[in-house]
Amino acid sequence: MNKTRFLHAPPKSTRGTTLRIAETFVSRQGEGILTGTDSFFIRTSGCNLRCWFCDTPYASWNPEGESRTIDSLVRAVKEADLKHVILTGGEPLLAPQSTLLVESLQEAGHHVTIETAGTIDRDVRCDLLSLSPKFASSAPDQKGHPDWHDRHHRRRMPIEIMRKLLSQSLDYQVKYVVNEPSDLPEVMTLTAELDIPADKVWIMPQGITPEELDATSIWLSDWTRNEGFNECDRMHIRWYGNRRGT
Ligand SMILES: C[S@@+](CC[C@H](N)C(=O)[O-])C[C@H]1O[C@@H](n2cnc3c(N)ncnc32)[C@H](O)[C@@H]1O
Ligand SMILES: Nc1nc2[nH]cc(C(=O)O)c2c(=O)[nH]1
Ligand code: SF4
Ligand SMILES: [Mg+2]
Repeated sequence: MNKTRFLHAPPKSTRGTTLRIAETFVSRQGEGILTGTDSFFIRTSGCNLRCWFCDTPYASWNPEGESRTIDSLVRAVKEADLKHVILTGGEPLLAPQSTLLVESLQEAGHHVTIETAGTIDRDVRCDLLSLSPKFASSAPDQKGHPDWHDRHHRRRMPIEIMRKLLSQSLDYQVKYVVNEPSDLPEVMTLTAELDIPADKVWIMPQGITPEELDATSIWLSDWTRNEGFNECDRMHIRWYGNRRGT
């Protein structure tokens, strides 16, 4: 199917439209099919989930950041002279303005990847939807965070919204964060429910140090290969450590 980039009308005026941004930076994509690609990262602040392992708490648990106009973000990307933009968070689709940001970046000729947990319905057509659905084991501790524990479970798996986001995108990958063997049945069930072909599935270990990633890969790699899925490392952790702005 020959999909055009815009779902409805061409982009509206962006003047004065702002988003809360935790950080922007230039780095190499560390995860998934575009690993190694020089990219401009835009990280929105705020998330509707609270994964216990979140590696960017400054955009979820304790959201930081400043209001930035779409025009200033598009200008910053242009100045960096890079084709690839990664819109991430926090949850980038939480802000309704994210749709206009994606359209404006595409209008300026950029390839836009959206890193999302896929829980929020938006009419957005990105170049690569990088969907990272959250398993039951990702919920925060019930005793320590009873409200977020319940919200996380209620919000984490809206299958119809995920189907819609996937069908709208020009291309996609499904990137599962696996922390423990009990996550694996969920990988299989959800992949079947969403009807995702094996070559679009990336299995990524949970971890923010090379040691954690390696420890999980010991039992995860064989399983991943046997199922015909792609293995996904987190190269930015190996290149730079778990540091902001990388
Ligand atoms: C910080 S999230 C932001 C986008 C969106 N909220 C999401 O979770 O997909 C960016 C990516 O990092 C992954 N991630 C976050 N913390 C992680 C960890 N401790 N280990 C492995 N992956 C992690 C997420 O699953 C997602 O693929
Ligand atoms: N280098 C690098 N690659 C990434 N791929 C996805 C990231 C994200 O936080 O969404 C990320 C990130 O934070 N850094
Ligand atoms: S959904 Fe993404 S940003 Fe939100 S808490 Fe989980 S990993 Fe962090
Ligand atoms: Mg990251």
